[in-house]
Amino acid sequence: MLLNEIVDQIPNINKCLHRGKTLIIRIDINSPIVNGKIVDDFRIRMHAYTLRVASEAGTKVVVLAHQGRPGQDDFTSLDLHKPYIEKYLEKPIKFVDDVIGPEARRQIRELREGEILLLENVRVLAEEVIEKVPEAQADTFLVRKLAPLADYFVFDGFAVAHRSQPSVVGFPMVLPSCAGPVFERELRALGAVFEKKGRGVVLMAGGAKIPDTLKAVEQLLKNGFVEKVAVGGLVGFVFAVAKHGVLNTALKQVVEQGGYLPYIDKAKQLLAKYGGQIHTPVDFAVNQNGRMDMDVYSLAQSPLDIGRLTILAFKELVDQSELVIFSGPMGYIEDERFAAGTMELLKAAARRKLILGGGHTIMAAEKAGVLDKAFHVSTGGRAFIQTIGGEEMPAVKALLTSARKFKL
Ligand SMILES: Nc1ncnc2c1ncn2[C@@H]1O[C@H](COP(=O)(O)OP(=O)(O)OP(=O)(O)O)[C@@H](O)[C@H]1O
Ligand SMILES: O=C(O)[C@H](O)COP(=O)(O)O
Repeated sequence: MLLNEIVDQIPNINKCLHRGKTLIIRIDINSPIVNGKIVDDFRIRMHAYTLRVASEAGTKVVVLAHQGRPGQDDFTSLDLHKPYIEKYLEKPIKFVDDVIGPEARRQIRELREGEILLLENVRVLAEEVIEKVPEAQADTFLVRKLAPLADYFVFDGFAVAHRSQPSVVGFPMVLPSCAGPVFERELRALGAVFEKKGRGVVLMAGGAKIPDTLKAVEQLLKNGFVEKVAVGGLVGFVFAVAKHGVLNTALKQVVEQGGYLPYIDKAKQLLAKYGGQIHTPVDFAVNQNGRMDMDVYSLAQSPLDIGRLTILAFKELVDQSELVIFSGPMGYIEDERFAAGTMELLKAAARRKLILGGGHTIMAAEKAGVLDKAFHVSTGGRAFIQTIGGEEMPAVKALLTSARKFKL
């Protein structure tokens, strides 16, 4: 079934907007945090619209979201996100440093029409990071404590749609549920990729999420959803080694220590099957007292960007295409000397119909001044890659089950 047809089967948010009713809305405002500060608020900006729509309809809005993962530096309180939400909403919201305890439940019960209550980072609950089937997630503390206080569940967090976690798939089992506008827009826009049946579609696949990207490349080629794939970033490095082999001991060490071997085997299989469609870098940039380009045969260290010849070749591919999917930077963009591949290709891609996704990719696109030229900017990272790879998202499945059960 095409994505558009799937979305049509899930109730739109309007079906959940009834004055005085209580809504639990799951959004994804997981943001990059450096030195305790949010450095990119793109996701918050996107979801503020959803909260505004719900509030203006006179519903009582309970917001569920996460930030980081337990144990990681960016695992913080959502207190940090509150002022950003307020900035984009242009009105104050409430925050409670509790998710399912008596204080959170009291504040939910006392909500008035139009009020928005942001609950604490849902991942403070140990059960939230355990993935299970929706029926099991409906039996978690989170769902058992909060669902009785709500009338509807709205799922809007496209970026977390690939997780079978309680806050994503548990509520749709027990509450009539709707798709939020961010989630709906994502599915419809990404559906446009599949409708072209591959004609004129090129995937620029870079970044560091190697296994996910290999899977997406395979799915897109297998299903004929893309005509060509150009690989850069660490993904491009893996493909280049798969194609040309390890030519010196220094590189052998990089490959072994980086844990790249299983990915190289997978990349070899893909090249054997779809070699003509996968374009790999012919040169790379490395750091040798500054940026230095070298051909793939001379490479003896981990590359930090694609080289000049590769940039030119990839640009040509982009120029010949109709639709470009850009997922993951072509190099180590945190260092300006190695951002050229990403910047130049993003600028070229913005002259075509461009779909892009991933936190780093979005930041790069913003820097290149092309973010507003894109046809669609996805809020998803892994969810974006998996969706364009044709994988069924747990959130989608749970919402479809809910739609059949509650017939909103
Ligand atoms: N050749 C390279 N060497 C080192 N790091 C690289 C290289 N190419 C890309 N990266 C790094 O990969 C990271 C981005 O990859 P990722 O796959 O996570 O992108 P994204 O999907 O846009 O972002 P996110 O996962 O944050 O949503 C960046 O930190 C970038 O510097
Ligand atoms: O940033 C993301 O991709 C989403 O917020 C999901 O985060 P996770 O990978 O920690 O589940």
